[in-house]
Amino acid sequence: MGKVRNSKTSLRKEQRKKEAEYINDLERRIEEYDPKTSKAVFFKDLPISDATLKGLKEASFVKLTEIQRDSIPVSLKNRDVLGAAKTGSGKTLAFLVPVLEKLYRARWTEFDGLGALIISPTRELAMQIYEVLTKIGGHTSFSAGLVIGGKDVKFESERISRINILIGTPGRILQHMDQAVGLNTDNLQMLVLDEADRCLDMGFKKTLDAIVSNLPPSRQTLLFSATQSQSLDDLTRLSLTDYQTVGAPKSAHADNGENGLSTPETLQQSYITVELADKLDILFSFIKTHLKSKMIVFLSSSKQVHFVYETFRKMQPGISLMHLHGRQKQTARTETLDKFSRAQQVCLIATDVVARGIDFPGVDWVIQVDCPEDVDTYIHRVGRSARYGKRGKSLIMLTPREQEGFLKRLKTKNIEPNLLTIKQSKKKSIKPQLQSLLFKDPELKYLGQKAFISYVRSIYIQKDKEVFKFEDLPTEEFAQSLGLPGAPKIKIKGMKAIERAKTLKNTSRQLLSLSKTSEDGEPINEKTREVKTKYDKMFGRKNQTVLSEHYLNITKSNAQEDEDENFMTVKRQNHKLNEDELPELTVPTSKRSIKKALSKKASLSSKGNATKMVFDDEGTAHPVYELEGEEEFHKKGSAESQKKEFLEKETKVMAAVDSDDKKLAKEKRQEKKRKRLEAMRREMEAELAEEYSDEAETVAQLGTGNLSDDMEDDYESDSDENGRQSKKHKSVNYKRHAAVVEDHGDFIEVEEPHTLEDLESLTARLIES
Ligand SMILES: Nc1ncnc2c1ncn2[C@@H]1O[C@H](COP(=O)(O)OP(=O)(O)OP(=O)(O)O)[C@@H](O)[C@H]1O
Repeated sequence: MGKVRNSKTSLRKEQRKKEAEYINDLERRIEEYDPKTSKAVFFKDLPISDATLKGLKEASFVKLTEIQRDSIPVSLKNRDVLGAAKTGSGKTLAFLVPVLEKLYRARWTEFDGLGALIISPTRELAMQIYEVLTKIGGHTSFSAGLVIGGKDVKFESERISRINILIGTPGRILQHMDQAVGLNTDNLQMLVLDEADRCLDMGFKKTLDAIVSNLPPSRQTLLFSATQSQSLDDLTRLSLTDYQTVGAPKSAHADNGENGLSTPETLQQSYITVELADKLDILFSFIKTHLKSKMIVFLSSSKQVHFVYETFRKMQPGISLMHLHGRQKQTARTETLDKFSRAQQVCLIATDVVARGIDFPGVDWVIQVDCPEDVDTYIHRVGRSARYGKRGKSLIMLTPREQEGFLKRLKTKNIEPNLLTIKQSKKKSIKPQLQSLLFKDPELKYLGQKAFISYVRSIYIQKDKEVFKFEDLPTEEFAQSLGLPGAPKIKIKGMKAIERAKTLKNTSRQLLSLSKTSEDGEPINEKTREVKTKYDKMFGRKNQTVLSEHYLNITKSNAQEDEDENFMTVKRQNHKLNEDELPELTVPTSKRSIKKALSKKASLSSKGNATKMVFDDEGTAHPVYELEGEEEFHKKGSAESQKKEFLEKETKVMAAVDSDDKKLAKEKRQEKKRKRLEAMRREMEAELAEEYSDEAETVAQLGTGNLSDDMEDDYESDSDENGRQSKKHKSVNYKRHAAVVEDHGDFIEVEEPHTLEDLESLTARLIES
């Protein structure tokens, strides 16, 4: 027995000695490697471990891309790196390979804690990095974890101490650091910022500084992005001292464009000039004429995305539509990402949440309906197409006001898109359809109002005033193009102060009217201020609802609106509202209101002038009552008999309307109930899914960690030469095409995870076991 143990121990010692020699040899090769003279073409030409090479090969990564060839050797030499390369050029592997290698050479184990921290600005990107890591890290022993928010912090905290490579979004990482449980960064070897310029910009500044202040200064730092616009001060914040710039000019201030570095050559870029109010017409026509394409449509806010998605869906352009924005539940976002990645003919309507880093395969078109805030955002958006040498096309819609300024900005980065013109025959207005949709569905109208407001606000807050000219916005036309009866009033924070400022002398009246708010924060229309009736107050109280807006629109009375040919506004001469007039605006349904509507007082107050309007099928407003001549009136009989006849007729009509309304209300109630149940069901499913994905996204073991080819070997309870505690643990072998998950005691064989669901089930198994 003792002999057996002795021979096992000496075998292990022998193994460790071999490992040490192997690592020494790697270190020597790295030192000798000269990136300038060496002509590495394949990953195997680089001084990297067999374990990583094997993982790369299994994931079909054999040949190096330019940024990988240039940056990996520098990172392997423990230098800090600032890497810039075009979108889709393989930056993810350019930092993941050095991460694995660094920990590998340090003989990092599960029990050494956090060795590498990878920060990504979005959850989607973090998930994608995690996925690539699990693909190539299958032959190492490291555990990888994902912390991206939207999950239970406590659950993550319990597992975080086991993680060697942590990938996450800035906010969530800091949250874990603040909690001071589990996440120990004392030993951290490497910090990576993907989409570095975004991580470093103002939005993340405080969070990032707080994270960095918790990290040991001795760590190595890698920064990657397709755009590098941050200042040297920003880099100093990260304690980047002796860093090497790869694939970009030495100075972070320098312009990438000068080096021809901005967008892939395989990307065909174009633009069209289009009025704001025609954008949706053009978009819809474009989609209808590109039904066999895979495209991403970028809009500037989640509300616009929501509105365009919901209305276009109803108009059925003939292609599968999807939408993605940051206000969706994480489970829905993940599901959409997954579905869109797999689909071939599909249109994804999205915000900039997917503008950076996301690697969707085979995107034919990137359409930018709203002008991006800057050229960098443009570069990242169009970079969702033409990835890894593939062909792709992009189209940006520029309004006549934005065109000159934005083309000038693009030119500073050597981007000169071609001007496209739309054939007259292909132009088709969808405005009437949108108007009719919104007229029928108050929820859509509500979405439209929100979309309008968020677009206008987005223009207002843009920094680049040469491109975005708020004062010139054709708000009325834009509102109508969304199918709205008129431009909703907008409250813009801080406008009161601006108003007071002298600089606002020249601000347009339109802007001022947008900015006026009452003490309780509600918008004020100067002309209607003194006629606030109890109905106004009632509807005002429900200001969040569609109803109040609808009410406002049918009672709108300022001169500008009178000029509108809006299909829902009532044209009025008299701008003041009398309380007694109000019943005329609705169809009475109760007996009391019928009586009131037909009362002498009511008829007197109308003064013979018809103010109630009805709408024909085209949505054109007509007066209900038309004045007729006295003679004609008397021909029809006495006033008394006509009144009686009229009353009888109207009562019948009202009764019919009443019954229809009741039926409709009942149907609506039932539908609401059905929706509520459906929502509850979906929420329960989402909760379950989230619990499940919490596990999946918290920790996964990447591989066996064995240096040799024997992938099924596990550690046993022991101490190694460095005195590190090591104990028996489960590990995973990725075996392609293994149809069934099999448990072999100490290791689990699984099919290589291809999708997020695969990953989830794999991790669930790990945690269970
Ligand atoms: N060496 C390689 N061999 C084959 N395919 C590769 C290689 N490197 C990267 N790819 C593929 O190229 C695509 C783009 O890679 P990646 O997402 O890393 O690009 P990126 O430079 O990070 O882009 P972005 O700037 O948009 O974030 C991915 O589909 C990836 O799988």
